[in-house]
Amino acid sequence: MNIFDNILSSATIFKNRDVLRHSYTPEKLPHREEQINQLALLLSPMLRGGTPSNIFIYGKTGTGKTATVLFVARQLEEASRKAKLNVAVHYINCEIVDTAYRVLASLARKFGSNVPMTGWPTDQVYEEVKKALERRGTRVVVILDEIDKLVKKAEEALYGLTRINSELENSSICIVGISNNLKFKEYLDARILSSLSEEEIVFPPYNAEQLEDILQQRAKLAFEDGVLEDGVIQLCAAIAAQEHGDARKALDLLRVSAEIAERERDSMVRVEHVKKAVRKIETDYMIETVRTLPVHSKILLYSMSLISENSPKFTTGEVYCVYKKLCGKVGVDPLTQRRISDLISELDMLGILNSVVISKGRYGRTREMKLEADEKVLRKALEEDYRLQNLRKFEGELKKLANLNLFQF
Ligand SMILES: Nc1ncnc2c1ncn2[C@@H]1O[C@H](COP(=O)(O)OP(=O)(O)OP(=O)(O)O)[C@@H](O)[C@H]1O
Repeated sequence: MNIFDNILSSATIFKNRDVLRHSYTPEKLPHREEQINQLALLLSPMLRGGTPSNIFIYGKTGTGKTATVLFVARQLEEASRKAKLNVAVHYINCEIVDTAYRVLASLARKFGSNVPMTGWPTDQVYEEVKKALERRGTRVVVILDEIDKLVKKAEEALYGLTRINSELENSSICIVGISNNLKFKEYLDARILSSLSEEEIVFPPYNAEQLEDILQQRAKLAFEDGVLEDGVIQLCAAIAAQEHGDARKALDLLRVSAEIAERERDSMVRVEHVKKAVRKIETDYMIETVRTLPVHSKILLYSMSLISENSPKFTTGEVYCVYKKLCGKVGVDPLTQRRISDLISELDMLGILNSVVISKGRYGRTREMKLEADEKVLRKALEEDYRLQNLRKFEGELKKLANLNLFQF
């Protein structure tokens, strides 16, 4: 018997798991009718031979900005094809295409110009874009997703692009900028802001009921009938609504819950799987964050993980003693207690630990903290750093010292 036979013959809860992935673009977008209509209205001059204003779209993460813009863009392409108009849409994710040069080059290449992805002066590429558009007489909507990632590096070129229409006769460009960085508008040059956001559309966060509808619609496509226990969708929606109404979070939670159910060979996705999924997502997020920390923060967390096995709450002074000892084992010079205090505040902000300042009467004030992560999982993530692997050898010795409160090394 083939080893896959057993796996394939077991009941599956998914009808189509791809529907829950980030790459899937839904056909329907409940609770975004208003934004869809607004955007369609603003872009409609394209279908009448005119040039729409540039549009700026903003809203928190997971509020459906990208999905909505791509949905309207597809409809626009379809309508212009039917009407035999020369209208095109070009989507650029500025997290990936993150310089002025690359944005312009990708535009020029889309319209048949053979510009290399590096090497030319930016002005020359800009001229190529104009030439290519004029040659074809195309009117194009350029979607710049995560535009805040670009602006810091490419203010001037972006400004040029927003004003390009005055230099075009046969063709035109309409820019649709998307951002989830609400502070972005504050640091944007006023000149660029006004030409970029001639029109604005705001995407508010979803509430729990709206998220429920979004999940219901997706669940119908993703799962076999009757495999979701009552309350599963409601719980996923309620949790995501608490975390600023993020539809991506809600969908992730539902997908991970179902994957856990599947791994446990359960024929149904249950509320208890959602609870496990919450913990798994939090742990995965914590591990990702920990991986990117500087080495001193990692040593600090390692110290905390040793202490907290026996004593869940501890003070800066206690952690500092263990931290110094660990620095010796790792072979790095310890930072001052003041710097360590700053690092603790950063870790607090990242949600890896929770700290409160408590008064010790005439002994002044001290900070008491507690890890928000499971210490063993945390230690495992920290030991991925080759510099900290050495600490495993001393784990027994260090744990004993840490837990016996023998901090006078
Ligand atoms: N109204 C909706 N109906 C169905 N699915 C939705 C809806 N809104 C968002 N989604 C889904 O939620 C996920 C996140 O949406 P999207 O990428 O559009 O968010 P965003 O606002 O662009 O987020 P970010 O700012 O983080 O890029 C996608 O999988 C999308 O399909």
